[in-house]
Amino acid sequence: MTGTTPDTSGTTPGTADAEPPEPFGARLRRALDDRGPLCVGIDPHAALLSAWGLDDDVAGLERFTRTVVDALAGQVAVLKPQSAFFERFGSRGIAVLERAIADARSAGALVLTDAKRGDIGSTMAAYAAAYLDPGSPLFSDAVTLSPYLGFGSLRPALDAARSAGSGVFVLALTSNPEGAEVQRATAAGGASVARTVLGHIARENAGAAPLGSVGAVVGATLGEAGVDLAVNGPLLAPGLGAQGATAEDLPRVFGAAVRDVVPSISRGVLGRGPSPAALREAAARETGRLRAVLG
Ligand SMILES: O=c1ccn([C@@H]2O[C@H](COP(=O)(O)O)[C@@H](O)[C@H]2O)c(=O)[nH]1
Repeated sequence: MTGTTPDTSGTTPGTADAEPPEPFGARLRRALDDRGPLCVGIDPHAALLSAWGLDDDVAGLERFTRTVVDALAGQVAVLKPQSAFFERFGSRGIAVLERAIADARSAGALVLTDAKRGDIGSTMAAYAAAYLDPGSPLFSDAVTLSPYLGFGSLRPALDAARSAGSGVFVLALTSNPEGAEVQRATAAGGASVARTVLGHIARENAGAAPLGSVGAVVGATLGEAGVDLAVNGPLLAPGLGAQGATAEDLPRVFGAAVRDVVPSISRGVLGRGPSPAALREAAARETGRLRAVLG
């Protein structure tokens, strides 16, 4: 022991651009206005590969992913590849994810990589380098983060996102029923864990216009959120479709914050493939439903 405080803060990657990049929140707001509120998840489940007539191998993964990107990246505001389904194939799966991120961004979609990263600050800096450094092959418009090592441990990613013009979505009230035992528990200070996380997010976004770049993940399945969701940032709402939530549930869950909701569907759209036209039609139908409810 040296008696010094352990260094868990890490270093923050950044760029020295004179002209700061346009913040993610502004880019997202424009994409939602132009293309509609829908985020489509790219989740190549083994069962979906099979339903599409593909083998559960890297070639099947690649064909599936390329089909979704080619069909939807020019149409929907946000594509959300779920990293786990690529990681399960090792380095060759990650290569497919890298290509999907680059191709989707080139075609005009914002890419939110769903990786749910969270660790002590020094390791968080490495995750930030992986997803939020513009020089990284996995560089994304935004990434999902887990705050359960303490919101402050996410600082390297928050700083990296700000300097790159990227965003982060921090888990607050997840769509799965098991999340409540942690997220509804009382944190030090007396508020629930979720309320504490949402408070941190609101402070990160203070003064940002038209929308902050630090988002929250709040499930569409909750029935009622039961906490103040006014964080001046986007609210990613997974749970539509396969998990049972519908567009009509959103106003009740999100209240006045519903204008900042980014509803996300994976299996509910992907199950319509492999026809690109059917995928596009499913996404257009979901977008129409959401617009009818969200305005
Ligand atoms: O609270 C959360 C956070 C993330 N997810 C992810 O979203 C998709 C949902 O897929 P569906 O097929 O539309 O159910 C998946 O990648 C989850 O890991 C979530 O569901 N809930």
